[in-house]
Amino acid sequence: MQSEFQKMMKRKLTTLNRAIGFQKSHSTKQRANKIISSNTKNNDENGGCDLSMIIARNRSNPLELTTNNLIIDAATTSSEDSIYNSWVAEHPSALDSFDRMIKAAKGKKIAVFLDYDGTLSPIVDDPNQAFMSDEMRAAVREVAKYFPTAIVSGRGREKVKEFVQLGNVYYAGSHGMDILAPPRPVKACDGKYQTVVAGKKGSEVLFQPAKKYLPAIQEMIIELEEETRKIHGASVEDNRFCVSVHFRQVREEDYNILQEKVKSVVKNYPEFHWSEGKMVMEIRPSIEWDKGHALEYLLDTLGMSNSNDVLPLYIGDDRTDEDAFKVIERRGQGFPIIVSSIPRETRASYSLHDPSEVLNFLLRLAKWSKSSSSSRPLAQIWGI
Ligand SMILES: O=P(O)(O)OC[C@H]1O[C@H](O[C@H]2O[C@H](CO)[C@@H](O)[C@H](O)[C@H]2O)[C@H](O)[C@@H](O)[C@@H]1O
Repeated sequence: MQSEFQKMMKRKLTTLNRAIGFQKSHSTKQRANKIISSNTKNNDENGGCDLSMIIARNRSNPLELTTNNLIIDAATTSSEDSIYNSWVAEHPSALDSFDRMIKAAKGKKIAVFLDYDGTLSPIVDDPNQAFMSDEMRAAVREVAKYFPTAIVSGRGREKVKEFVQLGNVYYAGSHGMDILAPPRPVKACDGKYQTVVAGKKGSEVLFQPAKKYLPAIQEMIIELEEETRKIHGASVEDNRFCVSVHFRQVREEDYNILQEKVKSVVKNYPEFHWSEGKMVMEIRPSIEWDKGHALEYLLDTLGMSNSNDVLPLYIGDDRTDEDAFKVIERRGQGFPIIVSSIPRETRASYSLHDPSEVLNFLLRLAKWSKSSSSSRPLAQIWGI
């Protein structure tokens, strides 16, 4: 159910977009994105978006934003600012709310879940260059000293680990379909989706509910590569249990052809579906497993499934992160935090503007846990 506020926001955005001749469509999303790219170089964390988003992105230069043939004046921009501010009032900044959040966490256990692209690393044109900064890495390392921490990404698990380069966090790749975690304390492995593997710190468990789709995925990747080869700028990313077809660098006029080509391949694989993320088509097996299930699985594995004294904190920027926000909402406790510099429909309760705010938030969390007499490093508690 949409709140009156959300309806009002939608109306405002539609009116604004109409006023400046922008309709929501894949191609306008692309055009908008191109404009953002040229304005912000490789720092577009909003990906697919409409013009209202561009205005939000350009709050630093509100006086005049010139796009192809459009000039948006200060009045429009400040109206957009006020829409963003109203949205933030509904989804308060996690930085501003930090003290309140910490107060609510008193006597409870926090588990930290972090999305990768657009959360720990800024969105860039080339997916292979989406590095996280050393400062961010140090902050995540510090947080993970005090709270069980997992990186939950649409990327392949190995790939995201290569980017994060941390040994004291758990990794859930392929939108949660590839999880490497410690063995479950009580429950035995069910033998179906779980495999015990030898890790550096002893045995670990791999949870892979989509294993049977691997041959089909490999076959599909070959077909997608073949089909999209001639579309300049398109690229296919093998994320192990899912596939991404990127179009951030595809010309606007080629987008529809690309989409048709992808659809024509996917339709031969009825057990798969595709959805759109930030300038990317994400194809995955249609199983009942997403980032929300991964969050529940990890909490359970860590012996933290009791919702009365455990507060999951999840930070993410993409549509697929909404599944995890939904789980936290259902549990009734925890901190779902969306990273967005534009008003967005979300189940998250809190917001952060961009990865640099994520960094500040993590630094604060680490500092607080260090100084708090009640929190001891996990290594001491678990004897690791
Ligand atoms: O769950 P995530 O960790 O957020 O992964 C979602 C997708 O992220 C990556 O693509 C996005 O980031 C790229 C690098 O900044 C950017 O070029 C692309 O346009 C974005 O969609 C990743 O490459 C995808 O495979 C993930 O599905």
